[in-house]
Amino acid sequence: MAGLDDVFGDLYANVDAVVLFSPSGSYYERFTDVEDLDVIVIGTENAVGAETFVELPLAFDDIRERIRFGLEGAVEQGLIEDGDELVCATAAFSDSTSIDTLSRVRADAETHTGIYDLFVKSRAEPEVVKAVLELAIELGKKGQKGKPVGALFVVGDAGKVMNKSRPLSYNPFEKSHVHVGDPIVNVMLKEFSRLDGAFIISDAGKIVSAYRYLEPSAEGVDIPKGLGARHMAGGAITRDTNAITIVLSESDGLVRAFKAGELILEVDPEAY
Ligand SMILES: Nc1ncnc2c1ncn2[C@@H]1O[C@H](COP(=O)(O)OP(=O)(O)OP(=O)(O)O)[C@@H](O)[C@H]1O
Ligand SMILES: [Mn+2]
Repeated sequence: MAGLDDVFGDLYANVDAVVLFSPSGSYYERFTDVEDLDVIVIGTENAVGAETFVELPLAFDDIRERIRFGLEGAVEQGLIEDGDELVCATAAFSDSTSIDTLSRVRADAETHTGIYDLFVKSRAEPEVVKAVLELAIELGKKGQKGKPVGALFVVGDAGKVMNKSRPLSYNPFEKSHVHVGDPIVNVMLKEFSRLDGAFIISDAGKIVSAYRYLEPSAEGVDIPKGLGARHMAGGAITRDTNAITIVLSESDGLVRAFKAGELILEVDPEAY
């Protein structure tokens, strides 16, 4: 079957690096013996203890997104550069670590989505951003008692955010010291999400307040058509402060993230 190598061999001929998405240990081992080959592992965790690793904030069901966001992280970390030819190996038809698909991709530093910055270069700790994103996705999937709900989470730079907002009602988190990620908090947040306003969360993940009405200046902030005040306020507060926001839309069910006044990420909770 020399013929097939002639054809498919082009996929991996002369690549600058091989990029393995969430490989199993034994799969990864096979590459460590190949001479003169740069191997980069990308995944939600470094399960194989790879030397060169890029962390993904989410598993990304859509493989183009998985590859795009993963490579953006690799560019940001200086592991690859614009124009590098890469072969990306990932699992497209199995949700486990069994790799079944190769894609040849050229690294493109131009199409910078900012998702990597969202996690790694935000004021808030990456784990906090990740926990809030996961919470919003879960809330989007389940809704509140089966009905779709919306929610707005402002993460990081909490002091400044508090100065640019006002309470809509008493703050149930006033005297508490609870953090996102605590199981009890997730239950509380879900319960409170049917209430108006935004949640304010500190850099370290402390829930500072619920029921906040944000009052940023919204001049020049663009949000997708069809969305209203929640998204406008959610976008605008990230331009007035160093916070990021994660917004679950009650109307279209999508979870969006904003940073520096820009929409950075848009995911469908049903895909996770
Ligand atoms: N400035 C604000 N600060 C905090 N919360 C807000 C603000 N403006 C609106 N909200 C919240 O968003 C809710 C929905 O408002 P609206 O329908 O205008 O937003 P939207 O962007 O269309 O979001 P959705 O897609 O969820 O409907 C309001 O009921 C309120 O709880
Ligand atoms: Mn609306």
